[in-house]
Amino acid sequence: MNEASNQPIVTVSGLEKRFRALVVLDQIDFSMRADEAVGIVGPNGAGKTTFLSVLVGAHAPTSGTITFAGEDVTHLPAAERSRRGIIRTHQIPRPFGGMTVFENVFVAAANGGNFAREEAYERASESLRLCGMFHLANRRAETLGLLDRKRLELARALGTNPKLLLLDEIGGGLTDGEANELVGTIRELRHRGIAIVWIEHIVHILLQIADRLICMDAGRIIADGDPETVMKTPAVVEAYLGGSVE
Ligand SMILES: Nc1ncnc2c1ncn2[C@@H]1O[C@H](COP(=O)(O)OP(=O)(O)OP(=O)(O)O)[C@@H](O)[C@H]1O
Repeated sequence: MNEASNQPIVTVSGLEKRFRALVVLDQIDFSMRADEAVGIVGPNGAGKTTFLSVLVGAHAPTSGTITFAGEDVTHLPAAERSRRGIIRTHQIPRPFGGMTVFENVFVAAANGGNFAREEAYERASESLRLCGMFHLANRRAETLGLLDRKRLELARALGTNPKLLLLDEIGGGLTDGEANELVGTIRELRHRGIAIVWIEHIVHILLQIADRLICMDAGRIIADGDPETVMKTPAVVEAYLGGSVE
């Protein structure tokens, strides 16, 4: 491990998010290195998506701090965070309708990544190749099926040249075969040095990538560690797997 990958890419301290009286994130402390792939599991409503939303700046936290690559980004808007390298994919893909696949990724690279025209063009092409979508570059985004929409969601995120990629149920709704294809791409991204945080309900798919797992419940991290140990932790079995430990 080199020195850079030894430093945390992101550190979250005392993070709290309330929607009116509802406490959705409850004093979250979390830190990860650039060379890690962290899976997040937990029951519906645990606060997983909200956690990603606060990390990327879509929601302001009620309190707490977020440090990214050594800088306090807690109060930076989402656009500025994406330029610094924090980007997410959405559970339900949100391509721009009325634009081609290429244009979607180009816009992400130019706006989200702040690349000048030629570089944005290169990045968009490279991202589409990586996601196995280059042959669909001229297709209108709204004509894509679910797997290709998920690939496009990933390609748009990659277009911004992320350092930290947050994936929200990118495997949701796909067959195992389709989800496995995405795993191949995500594995390649890890090799390229992109830190990954991935929320996924399809655990056996997630565990092909995650070398660390956290489980959230009621806005808290109730377990954090190597995936096998976390999945056997009594609190996780009870909260997430809906059972009791034998
Ligand atoms: N914008 C919002 N306004 C009010 N409440 C919200 C908002 N967003 C999320 N919530 C509430 O916060 C809680 C956590 O939601 P969140 O989507 O983060 O959970 P989750 O763990 O991602 O669940 P799932 O696995 O179902 O996606 C839920 O009770 C949800 O209704």
